[in-house]
Amino acid sequence: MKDPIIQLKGLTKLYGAQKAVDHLDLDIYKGEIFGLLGPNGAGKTTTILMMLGLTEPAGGSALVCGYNATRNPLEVKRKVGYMPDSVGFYDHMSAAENLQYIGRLNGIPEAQLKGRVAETLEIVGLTSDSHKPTAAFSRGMKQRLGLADVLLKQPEVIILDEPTLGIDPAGVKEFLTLIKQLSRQQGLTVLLSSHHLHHVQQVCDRVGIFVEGKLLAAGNLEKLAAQLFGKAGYITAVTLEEPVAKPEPLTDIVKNLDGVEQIDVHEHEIDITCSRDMTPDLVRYLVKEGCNITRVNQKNYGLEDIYQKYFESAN
Ligand SMILES: Nc1ncnc2c1ncn2[C@@H]1O[C@H](COP(=O)(O)OP(=O)(O)OP(=O)(O)O)[C@@H](O)[C@H]1O
Repeated sequence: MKDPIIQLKGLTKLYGAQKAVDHLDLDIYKGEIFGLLGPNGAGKTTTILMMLGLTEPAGGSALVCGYNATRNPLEVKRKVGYMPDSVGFYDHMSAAENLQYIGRLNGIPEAQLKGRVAETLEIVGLTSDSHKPTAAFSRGMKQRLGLADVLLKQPEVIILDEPTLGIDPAGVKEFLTLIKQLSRQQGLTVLLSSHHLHHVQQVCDRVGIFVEGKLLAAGNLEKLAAQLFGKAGYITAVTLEEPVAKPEPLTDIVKNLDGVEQIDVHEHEIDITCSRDMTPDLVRYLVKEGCNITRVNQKNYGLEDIYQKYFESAN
């Protein structure tokens, strides 16, 4: 098993009597895109602030890139780029000037600065806008400039707090594609917080669902679906030319196949719920049994079903 690049153990934060974060245990591995998903007030920002050493936990620890974030916040800051939910720039300065200014604050040597700024602007797709004052930037462009700001110091981990807030759908897609490219091409570890499940779903390798300071579950979508729906996570819907008689030997035999959990017949359609993806096996089997298949549809549980289910059980 790989060593985690971020390791949270029993991490807890109190605001008065309120537990904003409640005994959080979480490992995040190098190169993965991890989504912290949860409604407003779930404790995502507070968790991020503790990982950065910007607020002190009441208990537990946050180990980030080998450093304890509470005891060594400066070392953590060197390794981790953080983009808060609203990024501010000097409006009258151009994108390139803003980045140069930030680069100097981060101690990037003057000889490397201009090259590094140009390179970073290229990565986030702002080269042709680099000389425009940021006052003229759309929210989507500002967000990409925010990402450039974070990437400038060549971090090992980037933490993005609600990065897609207020961006139009095309901008969101562009931004998330960029994140995925960065992670895959440069091995960058990305932690992204959001209450937009569709955004998280598009880009994250694993997701942690937060509610009221607690991590209710973490894993890839398949694992979450399996945890939530018991063993049954996949439905293959097969439509036949002829209506299916019920009960009949065909449905009984399919029901007994290894991995099939349930079978529902509605005239021409058979919905087969399985513990794994059995679509090719089922199609092969039904054809062999002489069925004339007109359509096959795979219905996997999406994050939306999972999210709904967690909130239903949390409330
Ligand atoms: N400085 C603070 N003082 C008191 N309570 C706070 C403070 N910061 C956060 N809280 C409370 O802690 C809880 C968790 O807040 P947090 O901002 O971490 O949630 P979040 O999941 O990031 O939500 P959002 O998306 O709204 O930022 C909330 O109930 C919030 O009101």
